[in-house]
Amino acid sequence: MTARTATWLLDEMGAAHRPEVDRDPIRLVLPQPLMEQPGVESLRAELSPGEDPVTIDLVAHGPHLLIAGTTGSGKSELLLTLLTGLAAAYPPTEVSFVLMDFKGGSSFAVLAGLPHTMSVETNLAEAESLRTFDALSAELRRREELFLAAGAADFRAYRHAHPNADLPRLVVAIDELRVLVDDHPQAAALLARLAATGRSLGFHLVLATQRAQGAVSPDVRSNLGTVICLRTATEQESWDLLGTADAVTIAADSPGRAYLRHGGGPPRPFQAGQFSVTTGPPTLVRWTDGEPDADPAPWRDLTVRIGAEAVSRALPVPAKAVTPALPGQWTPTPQDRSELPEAAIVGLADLHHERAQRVVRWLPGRDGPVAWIGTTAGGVDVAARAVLDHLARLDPAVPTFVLDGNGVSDSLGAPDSWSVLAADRATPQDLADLLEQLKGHLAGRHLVHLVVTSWGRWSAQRVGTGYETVEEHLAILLRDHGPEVLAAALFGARELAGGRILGLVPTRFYLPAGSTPEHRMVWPTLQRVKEVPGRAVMISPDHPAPGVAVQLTAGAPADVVTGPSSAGTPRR
Ligand SMILES: Nc1ncnc2c1ncn2[C@@H]1O[C@H](COP(=O)(O)OP(=O)(O)OP(=O)(O)O)[C@@H](O)[C@H]1O
Repeated sequence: MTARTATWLLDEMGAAHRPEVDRDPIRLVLPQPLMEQPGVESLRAELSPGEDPVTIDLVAHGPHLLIAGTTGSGKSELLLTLLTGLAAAYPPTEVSFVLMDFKGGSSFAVLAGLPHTMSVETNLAEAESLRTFDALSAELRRREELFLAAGAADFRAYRHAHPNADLPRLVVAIDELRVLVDDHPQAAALLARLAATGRSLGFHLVLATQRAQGAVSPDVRSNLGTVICLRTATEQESWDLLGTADAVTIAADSPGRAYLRHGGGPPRPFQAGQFSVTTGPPTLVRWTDGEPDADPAPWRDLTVRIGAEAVSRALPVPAKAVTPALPGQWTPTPQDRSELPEAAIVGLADLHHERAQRVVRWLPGRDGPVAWIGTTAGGVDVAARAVLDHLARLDPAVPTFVLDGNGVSDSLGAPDSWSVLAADRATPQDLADLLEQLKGHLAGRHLVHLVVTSWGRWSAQRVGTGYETVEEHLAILLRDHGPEVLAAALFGARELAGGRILGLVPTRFYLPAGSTPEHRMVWPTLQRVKEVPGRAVMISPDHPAPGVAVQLTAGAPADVVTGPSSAGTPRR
């Protein structure tokens, strides 16, 4: 909400009260030089300028901070002021941010450009937020193991012994803790762990909430070093946080007016300053009623300035503890394609436990059979088309057999050497002939490609005059022939997910978008991913259930050679 909207709303409610205002802003130049402070012993940011400035040090007064206040009291601004102040004072190797916005807005997006920002998640959907928490858990374990192996008691000891280590203090900022706690009860345990181990592992939680009661668990509360209480809606909330009723008496038209309390000490009143960019250097100005002359929230200008300084000084940026979420659409780069041209590029895997995203490839002749399970809406046909497209660009001498259940290969211009059967025209005898041919090649120990699309249209079909079905025939072929001779790619929905053949297909991609709960009944228990076309969960011998999220390749341009393996090139 802008100050103008807030004032309008108050006017409408008849509650507006316009105090006398001092229109002279008090300006403070950002820490100069920028980003030169060491962060091992302190993590300090100024919140209010003046002769007796109000600062917060997340090390001395932390390790964690709670910012509470009713709607419009200035929490989000204060969060941005604090984080920008930290970024201006410390280089990214000393402090990094993981920013999560559960408010349904995008307040943190303006900090995305800071070199300190490892991850900024706004409007978090369930899958993404849990993914971020998974990555934080992994980082927590990694730090525990690192310190144990180095014989260091805690973050301080480790950083003193390794002053140049790629290990910043990590500030995890959460805007609207209550939504997180209400919507993701699973996250509570990790929050409690982060809160308890933060001091020793170099994690700092900065939590903002409209109402602390019920949102801040006793575990978290007992580890909070400092509370900043803006205007509260009730006297009880103020008593709860400050031990006094002061915060409920703050005027509704004084956003940024707050009380700071360290531990059990007395609350100290202050007015949070706001950064402002005028023609001069970035400055911090005290809030005055009404719209300031300069841009009231020049976050982008400030982040650009800090970012540009980091680039010009070539400041190192630490490895990301939380890698960015997978894109909603992904196409490989020419470099991805050139790395192993015989392999089809299946997609980009999110290995956030390893702090990496990797290209997933499938190399016919090396990799075992693969299944893609999902509906057209989920992207299964696009995946089939990409594999067929790839095979069409490989050596045409490799015998290729396609049981095309839904015409995916029609527009492909399949090489003449391919044997393609369409489900609506194929007779049992056609099937018998094709399988006979295929078996002949396998008997000669030649590599053969086999692609089946719309598995459900084939699986129960009879072959020749016998009673055996396509599924039974193919299951025997897969059982008796290794990947060096039989490269099989199967695409289907429910029948494939529940088919017996799946026991012979160790690598599978499950595409949840567009699939019904009924479809998923036979799926293994998989991690939840965002349900967008092309988003899949891969399970394989290296990545058993709940699997790994993958964004499948979005179609293959006709002019490049593409190719698939479940191991790949680290990207980040
Ligand atoms: N320190 C400050 N000085 C002046 N104005 C401020 C200050 N902090 C916030 N404001 C103004 O008050 C309004 C509300 O601020 P903010 O969005 O940070 O509130 P909030 O507590 O996060 O509200 P909500 O919980 O409803 O999102 C904004 O328009 C902002 O410009």
